[in-house]
Amino acid sequence: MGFVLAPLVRFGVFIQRRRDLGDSPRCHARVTTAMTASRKLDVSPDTDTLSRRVADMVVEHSDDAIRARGAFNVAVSGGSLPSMLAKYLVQPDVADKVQWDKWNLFFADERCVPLDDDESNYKLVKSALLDRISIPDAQVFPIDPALSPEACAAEYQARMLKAETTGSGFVAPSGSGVVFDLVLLGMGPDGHTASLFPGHKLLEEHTKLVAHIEDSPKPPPSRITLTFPVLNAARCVAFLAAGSGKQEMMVRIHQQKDSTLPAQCVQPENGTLIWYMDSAAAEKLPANVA
Ligand SMILES: O=C1O[C@H](COP(=O)(O)O)[C@@H](O)[C@H](O)[C@H]1O
Repeated sequence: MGFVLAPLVRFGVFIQRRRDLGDSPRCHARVTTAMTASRKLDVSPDTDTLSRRVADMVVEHSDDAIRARGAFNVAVSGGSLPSMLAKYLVQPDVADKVQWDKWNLFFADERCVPLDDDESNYKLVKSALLDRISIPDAQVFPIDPALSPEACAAEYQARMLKAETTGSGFVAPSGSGVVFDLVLLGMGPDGHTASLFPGHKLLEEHTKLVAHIEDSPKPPPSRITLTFPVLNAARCVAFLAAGSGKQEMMVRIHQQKDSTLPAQCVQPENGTLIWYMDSAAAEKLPANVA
């Protein structure tokens, strides 16, 4: 009897699980928690060390890309990331070694506000980084905030696809995708990354490279964001996460297979994934993970 009932009980548990998760949109990446050669966790004792390690990594990726393909195509996020990213990168002993004139800098996501608004990711990146280094203006790609969110996303995608990064392999041979050398992402305490939020229908976006959102649960509501097809095509994606506010989500991201969590859905298909965190963010990760 038990033999007959067992599969039914298991099926019931499965149905219950589905109900618990709801029919929440989820990404289609093959989410994995396994540590592979292409996925690394890099835990620093403090944010200062984290910034130094990130600066070293960025310089290395910039040098490699310029040597191999003549340009460095990078996408950056807002939030807490720009200040952590810039802290050592702008120091003369580091900055003087970087070929900034070979950089093309895009935004992983942006809020649909004027570029001088305090909510603007561009404003954050400009004051932390761009004002202190020398990337030519034409190679920095802010959004056009005068457009509606939908038009803004479409225009940003079109501009990315015809960006003058000739010969750098940025635009995929098919002409329908882009391959970033490096994407720098943050993660919110809810597991969102860029402007891809848990349970949002954008998790299922397969076609657009840049999408708009007008109901962001985190203000401001209107934003544009790179989508998973772009993030997962990158040669390298690096997350920066610091502070105890990220502890719980860090455990979920690195221990569960949950395709409703945007940050876990970032799994570059042919690239590497590195999670830079400070010890506060990593504190609850079990020793076999951290
Ligand atoms: O709203 C956003 O939040 C995320 C995470 O921000 P953080 O302050 O928790 O690091 C950020 O990566 C994204 O660019 C931004 O628009």
